[in-house]
Amino acid sequence: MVKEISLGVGIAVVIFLAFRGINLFPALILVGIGYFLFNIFKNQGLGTKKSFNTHQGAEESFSDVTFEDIGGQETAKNELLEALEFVRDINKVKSLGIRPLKGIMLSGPPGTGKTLMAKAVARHIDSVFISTSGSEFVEMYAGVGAKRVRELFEKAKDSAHKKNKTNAVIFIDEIEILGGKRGQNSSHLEYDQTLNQLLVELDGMSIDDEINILVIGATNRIDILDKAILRPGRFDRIVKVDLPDKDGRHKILEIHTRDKPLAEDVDLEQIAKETFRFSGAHLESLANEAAIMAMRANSKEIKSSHFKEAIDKVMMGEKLNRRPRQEELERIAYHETGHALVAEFVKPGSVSTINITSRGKALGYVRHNPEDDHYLQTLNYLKGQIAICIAGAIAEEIILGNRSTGAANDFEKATELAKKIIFAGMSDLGVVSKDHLAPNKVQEEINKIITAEEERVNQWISSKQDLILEVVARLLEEESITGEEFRKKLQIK
Ligand SMILES: Nc1ncnc2c1ncn2[C@@H]1O[C@H](COP(=O)(O)OP(=O)(O)OP(=O)(O)O)[C@@H](O)[C@H]1O
Ligand SMILES: [Zn+2]
Repeated sequence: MVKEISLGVGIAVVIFLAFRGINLFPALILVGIGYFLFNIFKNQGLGTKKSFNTHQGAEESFSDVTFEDIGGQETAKNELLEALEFVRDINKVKSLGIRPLKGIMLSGPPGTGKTLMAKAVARHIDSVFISTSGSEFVEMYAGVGAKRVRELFEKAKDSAHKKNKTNAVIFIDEIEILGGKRGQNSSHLEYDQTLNQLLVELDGMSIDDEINILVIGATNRIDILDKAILRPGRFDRIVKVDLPDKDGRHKILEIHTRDKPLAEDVDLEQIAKETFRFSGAHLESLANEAAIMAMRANSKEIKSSHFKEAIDKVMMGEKLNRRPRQEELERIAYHETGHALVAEFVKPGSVSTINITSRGKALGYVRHNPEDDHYLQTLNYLKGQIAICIAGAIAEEIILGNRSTGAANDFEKATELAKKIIFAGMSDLGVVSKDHLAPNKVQEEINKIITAEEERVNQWISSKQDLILEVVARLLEEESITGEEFRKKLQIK
C-alpha cells in the first residue's frame, strides 16, 4: 500500500514538472533515489507491517534429549552439569551475590554433539529451547542483524512466559559467523552492530529478571571469535567438546544401536576400535548405514559384515563408478601393500584391511587396527608413522621403477610428522624454537629424518618382494585382503 502511494506521488511529481517545462532528467533521478530509499526502509523493517514478525530463523522446541543420550564426552558433560548448579540453585546464587551464569561456549569439531548438549542442558534446567544459527543474522542491510538479536531474546522470554517456565535456553550454532573479530574491514560494519547487540543483551540480563536466559553458543572456530564475547559475564564458560575416544565411540554406538536388532557376531567394542577419529555424527550414520546394508541383504539382523561395509562407506564416501585402468590399479595395489607391510613391521598386528577399490578421494587404503588412543607420542612412534607414510611411494619405486603423484599426500603427512619431531626437541637439533630456526635449517632436518626412514623402508620392502607380488595378485583379484590373511602370508614368507 505504502509502495503504491509513493509510486503514485512520484509519477504525479514527474508529470507536474513536465508541464512546467522543466527538464525531466533530475526529477527522474529523484524518483529513483526515493524508490531506492523506500526499499531500504522496507527491508529494515521500518516501512511495512511484515517486519514486526518475530525472528523467523529461530526455532522453538521442547527438548527431550537427556545427558544419557550423549555418549562419551564425560569431561564436557561434567563441566556443564557443574555450571548448571548455578542455574538450579538460583536463590543461593542470589543470596551470595554470585554473578549469574549467562553464556556457555561449546567449542569443538563438527558432529561431536554440541547441539545435543545444548538440548540436554535445556531439559536439565526445565527450560524452553530456542535454537538458531549465526548465519541467520547476516543480511545485506544495516541494522537487520541487530534487530534479529533483539527479537531473539524477546522470543525467548515470550515462549517461557507462555509455557510457564522461569528458564529459557537460547542456542546459537556457528556463532563465529556473527561473533567474529570486529572492525577488521569496513564491510564488517553489519556484523559489528549484530555482535554489539548480542553483547548488549547479555550485559542487560540480570539475576532479578523474571525469566532467566542462558545463551549457549557453539563453534568450531573459537580462534576467530571476538575476545569481547568471551569476557566474564558473557560467554565465560568455555566447554571443549572433542572427537570421542574409543570408549566414547563405544558408548555412542550403543546409543545408536539400542533400537536395532544386532546379530550375535557384532562386537561394538571392536567397531569402536576400528572407527578412530569418527565423530558422533559419523557413528550415527554408521549405525544407519549398517542397517541399510542388512536390509539390502534381506537380513533380519544387522551383522558384523554389514558394519564392516558401512565403515568403509562412511570412511570413504560412496564407491566411485569409474574403475581405474588395470595398470593404475596395479600401482595402487603395490602402493597400499607397501604401506601395510611397513605398518606390520612397525607394529605387528596393526593392519585391519588392505583395499584397492577406489572410493571417494583416496584411491586405495590400508585400514589400521588403531591401538588405544594416545595423547603423548614418542620419537619411535613418530618415526614409525613416517616410515608407514613413505612406504607406499617406495614400494612403487622398488617394484615399478618410479613413484607417482598418488604419494603427494603421504609426503605431506611425513613432513608434518618430521616437523613434530623437530619442534618437540626430539631431533638432532635439540630443543629449538619455531621463531628462531631458519626455514632452510628446518628443511634440512626434515630431509635428514625422512632419508633415515627411507633407508629402513627400502630394506624392509626389498626383503619382501615375493610377498608383495603375491598380495598384489590377490588384491587385483579380490580388491581387498584382511589383516589376518596378510599376516599369515607374511609369516610363511
Ligand atoms: N556424543 C554423542 N552421543 C550420541 N550421539 C551423538 C554424539 N555426538 C553426535 N551424535 C550424533 O550426531 C548427530 C549430530 O550431532 P550434533 O548436531 O549435536 O553435533 P554438533 O557438534 O552440533 O555438530 P555441528 O558443529 O556440525 O553443528 C546427533 O544428532 C547425534 O545423532
Ligand atoms: Zn599412500
